[in-house]
Amino acid sequence: MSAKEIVLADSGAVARYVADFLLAEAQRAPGTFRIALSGGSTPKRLYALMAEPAYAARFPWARTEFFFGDDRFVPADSPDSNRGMVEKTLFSHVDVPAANIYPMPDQGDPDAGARAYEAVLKERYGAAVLQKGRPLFDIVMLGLGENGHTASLFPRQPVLQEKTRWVAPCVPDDAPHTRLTLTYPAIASSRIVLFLVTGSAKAAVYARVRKGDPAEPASHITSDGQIEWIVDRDAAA
Ligand SMILES: O=C1O[C@H](COP(=O)(O)O)[C@@H](O)[C@H](O)[C@H]1O
Repeated sequence: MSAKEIVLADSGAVARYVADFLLAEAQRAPGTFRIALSGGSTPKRLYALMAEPAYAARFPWARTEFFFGDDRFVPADSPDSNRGMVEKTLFSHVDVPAANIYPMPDQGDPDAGARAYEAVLKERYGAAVLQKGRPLFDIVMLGLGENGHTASLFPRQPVLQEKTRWVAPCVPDDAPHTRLTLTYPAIASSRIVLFLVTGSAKAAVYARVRKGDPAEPASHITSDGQIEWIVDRDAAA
């Protein structure tokens, strides 16, 4: 599918652009605004910007629901937890109702946790939502790992073949921790997929994905709406 690309000076500019973009989209949304968050270094800068008082005062926290596109199956107080990172950099600084935050399960059996998160999404939005064409998410934020993973869709893993489940576990062979991740069909149920890619270490994989290299998991991301790549000059080089 076609995708828009915006190239900005550096990761700070990417974070600022996305902060403004999310604010405009959230303000424009007629009702509940639903975001699936990602982990990663550039999103961390973005969350810190969103926590700044001048920004936070304008954001409609009470009608925004925050989900996670992926997380490591570790407790929130682990330095590897995406949820823990977002809590520290964003949620603990703003007036978001706790009921609007939907962290991924992080204890017990990962497969059961994935099914439980899918059940939460189905309970919240209706099991038939994917078939009806109404997207689950207004925004799904994604990153791009140097090994081509996006969310926690890692190369060569069975989760890449998943066509029916919305959430599934993934055990990467080149990264620590079992993960839970939205699957391709759940990510596709979005109005906008926003990829944030920064740094020269990502340039090679970014070029492969933009050419549609089928070996890269990120090449297979689709959206019911649009895909936007927000990248810095180093990654785009
Ligand atoms: O493992 C992860 O990494 C990706 C990419 O992160 P980045 O720091 O290289 O941008 C991220 O999108 C994902 O949420 C996270 O779990």
